[in-house]
Amino acid sequence: MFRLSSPTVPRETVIRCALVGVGSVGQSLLRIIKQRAQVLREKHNIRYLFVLVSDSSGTLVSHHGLDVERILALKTGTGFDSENFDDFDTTSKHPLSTYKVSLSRDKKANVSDRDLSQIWFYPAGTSQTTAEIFLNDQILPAETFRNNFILFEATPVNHDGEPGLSTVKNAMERGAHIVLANKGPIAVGFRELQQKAKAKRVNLLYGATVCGGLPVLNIGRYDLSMAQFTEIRGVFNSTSNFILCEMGAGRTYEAALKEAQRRGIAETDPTLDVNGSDTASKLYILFSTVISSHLSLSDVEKEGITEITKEKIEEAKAAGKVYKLVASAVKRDNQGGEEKREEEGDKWELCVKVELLPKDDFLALCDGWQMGVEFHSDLFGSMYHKVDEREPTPTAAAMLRDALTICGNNNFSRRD
Ligand SMILES: NC(=O)C1=CN([C@@H]2O[C@H](COP(=O)(O)OP(=O)(O)OC[C@H]3O[C@@H](n4cnc5c(N)ncnc54)[C@H](OP(=O)(O)O)[C@@H]3O)[C@@H](O)[C@H]2O)C=CC1
Ligand SMILES: N[C@@H](CC=O)C(=O)O
Repeated sequence: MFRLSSPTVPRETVIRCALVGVGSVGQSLLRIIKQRAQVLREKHNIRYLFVLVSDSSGTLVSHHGLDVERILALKTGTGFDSENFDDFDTTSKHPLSTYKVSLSRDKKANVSDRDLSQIWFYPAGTSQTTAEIFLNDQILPAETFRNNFILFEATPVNHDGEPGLSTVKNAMERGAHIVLANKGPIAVGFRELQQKAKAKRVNLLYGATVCGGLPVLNIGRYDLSMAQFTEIRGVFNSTSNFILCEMGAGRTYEAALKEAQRRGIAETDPTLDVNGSDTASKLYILFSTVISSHLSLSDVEKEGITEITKEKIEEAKAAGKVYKLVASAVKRDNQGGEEKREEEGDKWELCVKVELLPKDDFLALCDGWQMGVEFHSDLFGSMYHKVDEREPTPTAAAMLRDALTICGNNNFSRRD
């Protein structure tokens, strides 16, 4: 007789994690993790438990896990059961420093003084930095990092890679795996971070740093791993691309930039979008990951879009052409050869410049919020990929994709 085998109930793997930076991307990541909790549990047997969350006001720590919903409510100003608060303004956005206050005043939350005493807040400026907290054994004892720990880093880009660079290095020191949206640390410290990850035997993934949700790095690194590249080209910055397209449609530079900021797509400092820096960082990260890690970010020549006027765009249009901010890595001598990719660095030219392209060119057709990449190689010929990214959700989803890759790589031990 046919018998049904007794169903095996998958045991949940709790993965402790930290989120540093709770802006457009960080909030989106929390939202996805919350919305997809059931899929994460049923399909992947995983539950992410945030024990540390940090914004510009400071760092919040609870070993029992922080309430993701409350963090989102605080950061988005959506409020949390406003009737249950006496005098908390639930319409405005609050820093993480107000987390404990909000919890203690929320009658519905029903938390005891003992629960509250298990939550610590370390204010920025007056206390330890997030990076220092990662090294502090009193705040984050060794068992926090046992059985795997993931740091999600989504703070703004700075020219020196900080504060992300120090946070990432210190977290690795404690054995944390790293998932970055912030390109600063990896663009500034590419080789150092790779070496440290190897020495500490942790995963360092940063797929979200290049074109958000478009898996450019995965395609280059995994899918095309056997290819010898001759050229890589791309439109890697949504904000500047949108501005150029909007100016072509008769709207102003200022209005287009404002729209990119409203959508949470522009950088915290949007100068980085329009002066070519963001594109240069993405090109450098892609090149270092896929071809050679022997160059530096300063080897990328760059210009921005600020010299492109409405008149120039009109003239180009009349000639059947389009201005695009193009990132390109071109091999100087296209002889091919069998050199190891690591030794190839000096044979390449990396640059970001405004190009005048025929209107039916692949990159010319990356319109509005689209970003695209072309890979040209010996084995695969020419390959074209593009994404239409109108909000930070795909970037956050790329962070989750990396986190799941890490969980798969490590075959995380299950525990309740
Ligand atoms: N937006 C996008 O579409 C994409 C963004 N990225 C990258 O992701 C990162 C985050 O971008 P985004 O979310 O848009 O930026 P936001 O400016 O929206 O958010 C930045 C967050 O970092 C916090 N922060 C600032 N300084 C510190 C600090 N010293 N310590 C801890 N937290 C700090 C801010 O705090 P507070 O909330 O208090 O201001 C805020 O929560 C950037 O590096 C960006 O380049 C990558 C791909 C796409
Ligand atoms: N500001 C960037 C998004 C993050 O990488 C862009 O406009 O493309």
